[in-house]
Amino acid sequence: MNAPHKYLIKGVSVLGRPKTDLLIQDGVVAEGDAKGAEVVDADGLVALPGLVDLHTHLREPGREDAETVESGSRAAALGGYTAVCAMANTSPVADTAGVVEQVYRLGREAGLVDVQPIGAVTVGLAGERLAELGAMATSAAAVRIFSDDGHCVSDPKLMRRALEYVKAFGGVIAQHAEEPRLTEGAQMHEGEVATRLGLTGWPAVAEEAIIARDVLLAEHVGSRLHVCHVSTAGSVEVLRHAKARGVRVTAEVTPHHLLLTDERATSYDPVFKVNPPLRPASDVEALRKALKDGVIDIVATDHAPHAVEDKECEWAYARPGMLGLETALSITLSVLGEDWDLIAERMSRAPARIAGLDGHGHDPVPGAPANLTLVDPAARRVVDPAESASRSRNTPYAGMTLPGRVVATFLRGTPTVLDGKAVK
Ligand SMILES: NC(=O)N[C@@H](CC(=O)O)C(=O)O
Repeated sequence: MNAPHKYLIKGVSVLGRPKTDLLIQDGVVAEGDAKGAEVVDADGLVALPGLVDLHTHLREPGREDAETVESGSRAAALGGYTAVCAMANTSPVADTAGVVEQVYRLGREAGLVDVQPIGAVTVGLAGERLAELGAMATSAAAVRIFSDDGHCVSDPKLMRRALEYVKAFGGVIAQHAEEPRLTEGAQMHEGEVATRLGLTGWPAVAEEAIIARDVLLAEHVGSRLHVCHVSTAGSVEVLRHAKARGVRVTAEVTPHHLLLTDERATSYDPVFKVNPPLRPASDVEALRKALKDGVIDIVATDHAPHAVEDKECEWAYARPGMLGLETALSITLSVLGEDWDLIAERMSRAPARIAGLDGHGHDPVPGAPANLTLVDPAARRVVDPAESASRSRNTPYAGMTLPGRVVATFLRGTPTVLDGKAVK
């Protein structure tokens, strides 16, 4: 790239503080002589630390028709992200050093965000025997998070062994909490709407029972547990209790579980089919409260692109999952309001800490790595699926007007997004 290595971001508000100028040079936020710097007019814009997504499905290798590392990275940069953790449910599964190194290398080649691969917990996500966790940890990808996401590690003995194994190198097991026996044939949240529609229900207790078991296992082993896409008020209470006991557990919530309810299923539009399913308003309320008070540590997108044939079909045959990277910040902004420090904590600092991504999650102040995003909080935009950088179109927000727009994103001092457009 021929871009200059020096930028002056003029008149920006860092996390809502009074306006200032930020000099970006040689990959860091610098102080000193701005001569020769390219000026970015940031009047009215807010600077945040580059966002970090702990839960992204990039689909490569295997389903490059739905997403590639490059297309997903572009969607991430446009959403204000500078790092994403790529889930292991690819084809082949990311359960060996070879596959995680491939994903890591593809991320570096795309060069739009840092792609940190997540390794599978069990071979082929089959839940039968542990994958080569050590080989993935010592590979060039230096994997620290392991997850069978899409599947639950439902065997308690395997879960215990996995927690014990990763403890040795400070790793973390990210659990997709779903007791499979309780969700056989499930199509949506088990409740009044499912009864009305005649669809098989996915009960809240299927999630809550696994979280309760896992926090006890994590406490017993003294290891780190992360809970993916928490979706019920009952799960929040289990987590609150575990945290009060000092269990080393962290948790995420997705933007869609913070905004949408199971009423959406009445449209029978499979764009609203997701795992775990959309829940009633009382759960949404509890999740919002937990995100504010810290029982839920982070917002993670669970960006789950799917090809047209896997989504535009009958509800029962559709794959679960929704796009998330390009809309997550707007939705979090609509839920938390302009509390920039809290948004930075839940979408950048805390996920960077959990993932051990040392170069990310730093506020854009002199001396920090220049991983940052500039947001226009006053902008409104109507979501148009055709405009997405993703290869897939399954956004549940089509036609909705959302607050906030990412104007620019910098990765180690190089812009990946300028004027709201991807630079490459
Ligand atoms: N969240 C989803 O609805 N889908 C995920 C996997 C999963 O968690 O089922 C996917 O990979 O598509």
